[in-house]
Amino acid sequence: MKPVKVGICGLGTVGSGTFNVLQRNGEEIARRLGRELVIEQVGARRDNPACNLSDTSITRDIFEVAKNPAVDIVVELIGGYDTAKELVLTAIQHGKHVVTANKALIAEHGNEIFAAAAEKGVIVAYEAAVAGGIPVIKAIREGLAANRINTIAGIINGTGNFILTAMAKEKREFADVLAEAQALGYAEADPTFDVEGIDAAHKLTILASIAFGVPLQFKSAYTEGISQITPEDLAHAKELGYQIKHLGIARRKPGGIELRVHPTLIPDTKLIAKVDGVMNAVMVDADAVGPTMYYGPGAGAEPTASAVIADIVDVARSIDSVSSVVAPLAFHSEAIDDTKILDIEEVESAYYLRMQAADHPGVMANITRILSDLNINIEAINQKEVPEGEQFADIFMLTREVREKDMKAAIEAIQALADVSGSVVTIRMDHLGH
Ligand SMILES: NC(=O)C1=CN([C@@H]2O[C@H](COP(=O)(O)OP(=O)(O)OC[C@H]3O[C@@H](n4cnc5c(N)ncnc54)[C@H](O)[C@@H]3O)[C@@H](O)[C@H]2O)C=CC1
Ligand SMILES: N[C@@H](CC=O)C(=O)O
Ligand code: NA
Repeated sequence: MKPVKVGICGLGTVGSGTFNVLQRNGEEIARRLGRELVIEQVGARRDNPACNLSDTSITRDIFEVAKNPAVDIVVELIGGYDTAKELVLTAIQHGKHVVTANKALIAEHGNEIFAAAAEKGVIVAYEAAVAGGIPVIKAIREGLAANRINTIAGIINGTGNFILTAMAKEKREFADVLAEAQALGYAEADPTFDVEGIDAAHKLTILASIAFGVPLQFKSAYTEGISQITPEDLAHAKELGYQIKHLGIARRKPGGIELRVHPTLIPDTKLIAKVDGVMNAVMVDADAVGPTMYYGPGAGAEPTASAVIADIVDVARSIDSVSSVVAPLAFHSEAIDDTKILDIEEVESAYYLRMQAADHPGVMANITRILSDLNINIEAINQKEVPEGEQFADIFMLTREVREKDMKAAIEAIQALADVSGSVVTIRMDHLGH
């Protein structure tokens, strides 16, 4: 069989990883595929010293790759929205299959891109876009095809988990750990995407679509980052038997689908609470199989290249019979429905609260009265000893499940008390029950 020809666009962290792994493992990959994979052309702004490009055709114009008649599969690894979208649509218009690691692109423009690909009869594959090297798209889309999926909960940003782990275990400063994650090639071009949960929301949007058969709806995802989490919260959560993880949660509820990314207290005893550093994990609860979990590196050059190349191999395998390929969003395009995404105000969760209150009688009673007036049950309460000379005491609470709306009202009322100083820190809890 004739070789399958690949054009790589972008030679940064993931592009160079993909180039190097394809070169290093070319023979092994060909043994699996039954035909050779050839890097026909690379489109890059500049050469990358991490890659031996001596035998490779290089262009500075990525659109040349997208239009190159010799290229079968265009691999988009430039990142971002506009140029990447134009590149992918150009490749599709030229009858090329596409592999991308770009979750921002798929979450925001995937509906349009998949429709264009279907029209042209080409494949757009994106395994590397979610949870890096973990083959989680394949697992959910194909491995769980028998199931009705109820919940997905995942640590789906490597940079964020790397930061929280180093803050909790090594007591390091946020900014210092973020700089290390950037140097290791984990972070997005704009690291606020990692830290503020936007990257995780892109990935969760994709996971929800393939799990529930709904269109990609990034704008409906609720997003909260980790920049407000302090080492003190991490330590206190631990004392109470919890870890704070930046979770993406997509869950079927009677009124619709919850789609939310936020820091979350989860019980120490859960497997996912032990997922540290750049590792990601996606927990899926489905009706036939029950709970399953997928674990592995969520970022980095070669782990991500592993997923990019798995897609290249999949596409190469199907290149002559595209009609039997799995639907891009797992469900047949005509069967995708419009189940509502719930507004965060309608979501119910338990809470961790931290506040500073004046250390004199009656203050605690006022706080607990506000909570009980709104029907919010307190699960645990703890006041730290007030250091000599200080006026304010740190109070920590865990509540039972409460509607977001009611918790907001309670927090406003507590913050309005003269005896409470500053804002109340609120972190949602999830027992990830099955
Ligand atoms: N770094 C990681 O661990 C992971 C990254 N991704 C995704 O992979 C994609 C690439 O990310 P990285 O490799 O980390 O980024 P990067 O910034 O290291 O690499 C992007 C490369 O594309 C090049 N580029 C951008 N626009 C170009 C243009 N118009 N023409 C030619 N070259 C152009 C840049 O010069 C750069 O070398 C992004 O979509 C990212 O979200 C996905 C999973 C993990
Ligand atoms: N910046 C992302 C890269 C992988 O998707 C992350 O840190 O997870
Ligand atoms: Na993946």
